[in-house]
Amino acid sequence: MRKSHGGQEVLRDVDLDVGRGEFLAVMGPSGSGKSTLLYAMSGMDSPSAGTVVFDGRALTGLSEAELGELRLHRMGFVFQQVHLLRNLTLLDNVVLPGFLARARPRAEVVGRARALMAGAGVGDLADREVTEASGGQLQRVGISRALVNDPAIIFADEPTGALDSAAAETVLRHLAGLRTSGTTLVVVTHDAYVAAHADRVIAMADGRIDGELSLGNVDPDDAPAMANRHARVLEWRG
Ligand SMILES: Nc1ncnc2c1ncn2[C@@H]1O[C@H](COP(=O)(O)OP(=O)(O)OP(=O)(O)O)[C@@H](O)[C@H]1O
Repeated sequence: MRKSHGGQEVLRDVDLDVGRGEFLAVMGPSGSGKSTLLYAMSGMDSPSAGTVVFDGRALTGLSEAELGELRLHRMGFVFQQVHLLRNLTLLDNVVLPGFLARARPRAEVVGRARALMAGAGVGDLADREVTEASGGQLQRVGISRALVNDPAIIFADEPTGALDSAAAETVLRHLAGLRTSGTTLVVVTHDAYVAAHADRVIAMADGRIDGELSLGNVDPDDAPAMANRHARVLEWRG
């Protein structure tokens, strides 16, 4: 796959398979193409050449409406800034994509939203407003929202970038724990500690995949040691 912006090649010869239930971390310096790769993989932007195949379907062949449906039902998105709606309670924010999808009865969506929030450790904040929760709590609400339609894959761009280290750790453990339910995770991060929780890390440089590490399942308690290892390997390769 390739992607150009205004004549400049931002992704070059990117060839990548992500397995179901895999946690893939994407690292690399600023401007190396990480976000562009995430947008192309999720169909938010189309590649200039090549294809992205998701669930056996080429995204490039789909209309905007079909892509919108696919994103709503099969994909979840988590960003550095959570972008929750301020005039709704936190529970209503989580529920909203479930109502929009119209795939389940409303009571079932609300039940699922409450269960996801409880699982993320923010169940008791259901009736609060956006201004009444911390950044780490809001990010876990955002993850619950991303999961409400039971997506096959979560795309996250610097999900812990705006958090202090304790909040980042809670969010990270929650994200990494999603693998047990078979959810695939693609996480763009600058943080080697985040990457230490992944099954596989790719390092981007100049729009190319410049290095790759396969880690298998890492014991989160070994994360600090793994983070050091990653940092060294990625530095060496980059
Ligand atoms: N819409 C756009 N129009 C023009 N150039 C773009 C556009 N989007 C990205 N770029 C350029 O593509 C390159 C890669 O950008 P991208 O945001 O993917 O990098 P990144 O690795 O995610 O960086 P960061 O870590 O700073 O977010 C950069 O040189 C950027 O300026």
